[in-house]
Parts: sequence; structure tokens; C-alpha cells
Amino acid sequence: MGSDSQYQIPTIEFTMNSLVVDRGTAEWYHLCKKVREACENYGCFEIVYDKIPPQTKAETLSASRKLYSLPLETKKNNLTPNRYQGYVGPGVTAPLYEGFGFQEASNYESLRSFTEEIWSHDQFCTVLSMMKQLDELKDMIHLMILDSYGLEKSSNLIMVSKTVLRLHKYTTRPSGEYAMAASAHTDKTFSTILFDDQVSGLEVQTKDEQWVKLPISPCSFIFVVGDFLMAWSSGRMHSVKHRVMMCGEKERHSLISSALPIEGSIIKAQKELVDEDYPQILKDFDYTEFFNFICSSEGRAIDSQMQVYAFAGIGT
Ligand SMILES: O=C(O)CCC(=O)C(=O)O
Ligand SMILES: [Fe+2]
Repeated sequence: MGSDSQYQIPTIEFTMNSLVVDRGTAEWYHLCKKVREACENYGCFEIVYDKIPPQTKAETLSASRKLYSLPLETKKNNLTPNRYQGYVGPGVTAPLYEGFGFQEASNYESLRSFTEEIWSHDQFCTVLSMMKQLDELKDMIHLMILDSYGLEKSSNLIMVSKTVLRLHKYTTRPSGEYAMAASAHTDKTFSTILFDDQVSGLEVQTKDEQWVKLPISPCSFIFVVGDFLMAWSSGRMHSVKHRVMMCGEKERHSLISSALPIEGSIIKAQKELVDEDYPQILKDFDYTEFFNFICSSEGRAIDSQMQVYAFAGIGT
């Protein structure tokens, strides 16, 4: 359990006012370096970002609570076979978890039609504004990653992503005991930005395999490196394993904004990032085929962090 209270992931403050003005300045490159080091050494970092006030986060999660307060039958009307779309109810493997997903969240129309009858106009606008701002933040961090490797001109692969928004709710066991609510995994994304309602639950695994709690302050967001950024960077960036553990009485709400490859994308290491220290560890692979693999019974039997190596590892 989260035992190492000394462990701290890096905290990075984004104070610049405008990306257009600031890109290329000394301050920009200083931040790029911090972002790169955090992604390589920890696989995640805390973002302090004053453009999105705590109040907007609280209002977004309040809209989320409204979705969950609907009767189960109504929520179930939004069940879809698609992993990232619609409602996911508590199941045998994850009894404490419920989720709502909005595919192609960057195509805001899908969100509107989905929530039209549930949210007021103001609530819809709050969530929409949150999504847009998190998209901007993600674009900025992805640019920083490119710039940190000196790839400003040569590569824009990680820009080609779609955003999936998920609203999560975790309950606790009636006994209040410490229990798994989301099993340990690495994200099948380029990257993820998330925040919660300050009910703790998120834990990350350190490189020496200790689980540590990751409290998220009202002013912060967490950036998490996914498997595809790890593959893109030829293993330089660390796709960190994480999980959600609940205890006590309070339920927890979180918002997850994930940058996923578009259908048919080929995930490959940038040739500029492959060298003696970071030789090619994965074959180029088709995102959709990988996705099908992790959903298959063969793929599901493999530890989440190892799935990408089992599918595309060189020499496996
Ligand atoms: O809800 C959270 O805090 C984390 C969820 C998560 O890791 C995920 O959806 O990939
Ligand atoms: Fe995750």
C-alpha cells in the first residue's frame, strides 16, 4: 500500500500566459527540460496550472455527480460495446467502479447529444470549457516533449491524437477496508491528464516497485505517460503503472482526459530517439490491432505493463 511518504513526483508550474508568445524562450526550454525529466524518471508529474481554477474543477465534478445520481436503468441505457463510450457499471472484476466515457471528446457534438437531457446548459458549458482547456494543456505538454528532444521540425506524430473524456466514480466497501477499485495498469494512451475531488485513491508504482499514494491538490492536475509515448520515445519515457485503492466511507470522483491515437495509426519509435542507449525495443505496430489484442483473452491474461512488449516486442 502507499507506504513511502517520502516519495514525491515532480511538481511543474505552468505560468506562461500564452503558448504563442512563450514557445522558444529560455523559460519555455527550462520547462521542456523539467517535463522531459519527469516523464523519463517518474512517468508522471503534478501540474500546477492557474488557468483552470479549482472552482471549475469542482463544478465539473458536480456535473459528474449528477450523471451518477441517475437511476441505474437510465445509466444502463447508455451502455455501448465501445470501451471508451457510454456507461460502464460495476462489474465482477471492478465492483467499486463506475465510468462514463465520451469518445472523440474533441468532437464536442457527441458530448452534447449524450448529456442533453441530464445537464443544464451551464453544466454542459462548464464541462465543455474544461475539456477544451485540458486539450490545450495536453497540446502544450506534447509540444514541450517534442521540443525537449529537439524534434520541433521533424516530427508531429504525437499531435495526431483524439481526446477521450472519462468521468469516474469509485465507492468503498461497506466495511471501509482498503480495497482495489481500479487494478494496476499502464495507460493505453499517449498521455493522460486527470484530477479528482480530493478523496484520495490514486497510487503509482515507483521504479523500485513500491506503491505510493498520489494526493491531488485542488490547484493541480496529474500528467501520466502512456504506453504509446513510451513506444514513441523508444523507451526513454516511462509509462508508469498506477491503480486506484479505496478505503473509508467517502466515494471518489475523478476526471480523466486521455490522448489516444486515431484509428489506423501506426505507433513507432522516432528514429532520432533510437540510439545505443535506447535501442529499438518494439516493432512498429498498428494501434487498432494492438487494441484488439489487449481486449482478447490472450491479451487480457498478460500484465498490463507487459502487453505492449508481448504484442510488439522485438525478440519476443
Ligand atoms: O480515476 C483515477 O484516478 C485513475 C483512472 C485511471 O488510471 C484510468 O482511467 O486510466
Ligand atoms: Fe490509468
